[in-house]
Amino acid sequence: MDIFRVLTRGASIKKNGDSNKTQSADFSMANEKKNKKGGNSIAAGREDQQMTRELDFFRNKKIINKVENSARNESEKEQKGAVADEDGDEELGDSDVDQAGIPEKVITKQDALKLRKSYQGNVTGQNVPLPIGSFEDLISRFQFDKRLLSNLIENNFTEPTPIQSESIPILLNERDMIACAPTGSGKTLAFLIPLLQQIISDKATTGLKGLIISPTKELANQIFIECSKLANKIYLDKKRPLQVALLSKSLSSKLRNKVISQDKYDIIISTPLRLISVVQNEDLSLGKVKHLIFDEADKLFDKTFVEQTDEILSSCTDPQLRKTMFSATIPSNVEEIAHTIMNDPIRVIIGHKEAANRNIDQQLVFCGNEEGKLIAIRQLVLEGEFKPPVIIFLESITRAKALFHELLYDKLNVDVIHAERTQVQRDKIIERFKSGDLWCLICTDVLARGVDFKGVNLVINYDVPRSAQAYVHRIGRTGRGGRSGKAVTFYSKQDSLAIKPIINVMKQSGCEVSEWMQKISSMTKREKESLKKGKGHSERRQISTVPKVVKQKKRQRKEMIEASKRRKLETSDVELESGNDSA
Ligand SMILES: Nc1ncnc2c1ncn2[C@@H]1O[C@H](COP(=O)(O)OP(=O)(O)OP(=O)(O)O)[C@@H](O)[C@H]1O
Repeated sequence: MDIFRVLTRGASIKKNGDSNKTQSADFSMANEKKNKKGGNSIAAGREDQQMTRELDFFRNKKIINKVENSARNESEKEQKGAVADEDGDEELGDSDVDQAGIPEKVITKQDALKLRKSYQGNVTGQNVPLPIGSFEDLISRFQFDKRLLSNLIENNFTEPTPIQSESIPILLNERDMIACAPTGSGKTLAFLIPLLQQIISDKATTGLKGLIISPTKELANQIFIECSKLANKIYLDKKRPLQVALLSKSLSSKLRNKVISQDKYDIIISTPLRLISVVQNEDLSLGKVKHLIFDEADKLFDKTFVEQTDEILSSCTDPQLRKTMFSATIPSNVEEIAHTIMNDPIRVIIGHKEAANRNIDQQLVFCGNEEGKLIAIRQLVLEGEFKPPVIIFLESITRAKALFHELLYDKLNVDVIHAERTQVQRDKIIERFKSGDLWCLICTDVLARGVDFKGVNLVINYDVPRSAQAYVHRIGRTGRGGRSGKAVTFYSKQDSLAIKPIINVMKQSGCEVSEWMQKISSMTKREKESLKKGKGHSERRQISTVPKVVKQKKRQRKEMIEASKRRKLETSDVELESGNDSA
């Protein structure tokens, strides 16, 4: 049955995702450093965002009012003088609370506690700064740059998400930090906002001060795009714009040929290997780097990257270097390493450590065997559950290619990304997927981390991921920025061991797991040991739905052709011999 042909016939999907907004708390702050200038106002939005801003009128209006009020409060406060409480926290005035009793302004430690409780934030360390309640609060506490705040609002970032509320004041206080927050919860801005502000504050120093390391090129590129949006039109002095760069192949060769000075950029975003090669060639020095950020830190500190990460660390020689780690999953061994390289770090956990995003509806589907998985995809289509955009993850390049050909045969609007595809191909496919031209993206784990496709409705784990962490990141490609999403994991008999950690993640994120599924995954001691040794996945059968009869006929035909060739050879040999006899 050609169900995909029906699916691909002239329909269209919403290109910009739904209009759900990020559910971030609305809260305020305590006073720290005062902006003596005051009187901030937000410039009008760009024309190209007119529509979005009109639709979002009340939200922006609210924040513009807040900024103006904040400036007014500042000057009033300066006249009255701020009062310090017993712990040295400065009192701004009375705490405001919303209807749920959550403080809208964080003035005291009690306010901070209530607020953290509302988003299950666990923050530990010495002298932890109070969280911020809103972006405009940054003006009064940190002399925040007006242009940067304006860029935030122009890009529709009007309220901080919980991880941003916590991380921005910590990083602006020049502290080392380990941060773990769910996928799609705004970790990128949580490190970009303070980094940009710090570069602006340190405008007297030229050269590379901020370095962001990401495990994949796709993610590095995405961070670069976000950072460039926020750095737009920010000047460090009259002639010098704040310069951000992605360390690409072409930039590396420009640095090598001295076409570009290595002091040109304030912030560079790179993958580890590319960075090490320019550093080893002495085309770029990391000696002035003051802020080093590891995004997807657990990946950068696992065995694939740890040597490179170590080399980067030792190349950053500034004694005032601040180090930051972000991820949705930070296992204990990575935390241990973090403590050895960091100076008195603050640890921020939002929600359960290593839990999946709660906006994702997670399901397990038992498929029996490999053929069953293809049938299960078709079943999802039939039931109307295969709602594009969809991402399908597989464990190897060979299997990703095989599934791609199977689904192409079904005329599904599909493409595939894996490490063997060129960067140009990968970039084009991602662009098509983001624009809605491509409905279904098949990939290996190369796209499992960090990549932000806003409207993904469904993630299918065609192959069970090899760890709970891999699972959390893969399914985290949906349910981002406060939207809801669905994740389906196919498993067969041979996956019954590997499914156990997935069931644990599901239970921890509040998903229902039926008892019989839990039984299927219960393991003997021996099985557990085998899983620990990485033997949980045995060799999988090939992906193919070509019926056995067809395969048999093909084999018979091949055998017949070979037999006929053999016969011909034998006849010519006989002829040759008889010819020789007669000669
Ligand atoms: N304050 C905010 N207000 C509105 N949207 C936001 C805000 N901060 C971030 N977002 C949006 O939320 C989405 C997810 O953010 P981001 O990519 O930073 O997630 P993440 O936590 O890094 O996820 P992952 O762990 O998968 O890397 C993005 O589309 C981003 O633009």
